[in-house]
Amino acid sequence: MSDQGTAGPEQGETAPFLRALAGETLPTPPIWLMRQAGRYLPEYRELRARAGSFLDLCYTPDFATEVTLQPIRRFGFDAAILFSDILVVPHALGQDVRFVEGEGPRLDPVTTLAEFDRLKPEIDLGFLSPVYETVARVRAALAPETALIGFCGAPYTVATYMVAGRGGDEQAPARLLAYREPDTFQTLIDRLVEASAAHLVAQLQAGAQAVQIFDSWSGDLPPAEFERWSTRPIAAICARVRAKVPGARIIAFARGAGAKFGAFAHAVPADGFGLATAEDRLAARAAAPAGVALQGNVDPLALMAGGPALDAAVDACVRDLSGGPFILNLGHGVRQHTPPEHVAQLVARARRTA
Ligand SMILES: Cc1c2[nH]c(c1CCC(=O)O)Cc1[nH]c(c(CCC(=O)O)c1C)Cc1[nH]c(c(CCC(=O)O)c1C)Cc1[nH]c(c(C)c1CCC(=O)O)C2
Repeated sequence: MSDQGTAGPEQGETAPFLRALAGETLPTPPIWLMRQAGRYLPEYRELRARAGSFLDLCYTPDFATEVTLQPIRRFGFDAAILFSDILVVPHALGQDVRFVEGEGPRLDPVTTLAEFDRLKPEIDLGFLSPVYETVARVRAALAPETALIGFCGAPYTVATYMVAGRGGDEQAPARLLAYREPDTFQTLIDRLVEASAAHLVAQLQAGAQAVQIFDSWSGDLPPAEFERWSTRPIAAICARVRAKVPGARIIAFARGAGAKFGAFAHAVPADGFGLATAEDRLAARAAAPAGVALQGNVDPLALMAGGPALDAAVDACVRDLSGGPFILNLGHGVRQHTPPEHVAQLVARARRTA
């Protein structure tokens, strides 16, 4: 890409996505979308039908590599995201995890210290070796200007699934446990900090060039609980990852942080922060530390709608955020019934030269 940023590239990074994460303000935003691979793509549905279960897809490098690359071929995004799931971490801690067709994830709930102690004390990275193999294969298949993102769920969000055994219900089982037995919940969170950091380090060592930490459910927590169960554990993961991989690029996405975003962005030493759909972009920029990249936040439903509403949503996002380091994304994942042509429209609109 011949675009000149306002600050010189750091560490010789040439991929626009990595330049934005390094703090450059680029004239055209790099683009990737949460859930850019998946059921809205016919080529995914075709492969998924052959692969068997969703987890078989995640743990078979041939399949997972192909699915990761599908949206890159179709849309030419600036970054690929590893095809996997946040729930492979509890799986690799020995918890039973399955995905029920049309319903979502199901786990055997763990709610007591005795049950936690029946899990493995540390994450079994050997169990996840097909995931790291996928990372290496995807990196080898990508052009240098296309970055590869690894990820994990934040401890709080993963804990909500581990404790409830499923999603939904405002994460009430985990929140009740955190109020009734904070020491027990802290033990679980601390284990997830170690396991998640080890999983991110393994992805970075296998070829991922940045990682995103997804905290999908912490936005509902009151400020003090948000600080304890979201901000502090995510900051601890950043420190552990950087101790092993100096200079590791990290994006933190606390979905729905709202008024808590400023404190979060100052306490978490990430390079970039994801903004959810409802966030006020200008307020977020004002609240964030200078020089961090902001990533977001086109409404996934504007993407589903397409047409002039989508163009307007893209234009507003670019207008609000392109004065600083910025990565164009959605405010949450691509919805299942999104027409693929609308994704092509988003990319063309964001890249058009004025
Ligand atoms: C909470 C959460 C999960 N998984 C994830 C989160 C955090 C982000 C968010 O809030 O959406 C993250 C995730 N899940 C998946 C990815 C792959 C990379 C990507 O394209 O973004 C990523 C980054 C694939 C997936 N993860 C899942 C699918 C659908 C699987 C299928 O049936 O083919 C995909 C493509 C399944 C999944 N996985 C999870 C749920 C609740 C579900 C069921 C809901 C659904 O089916 O959409 C847990």
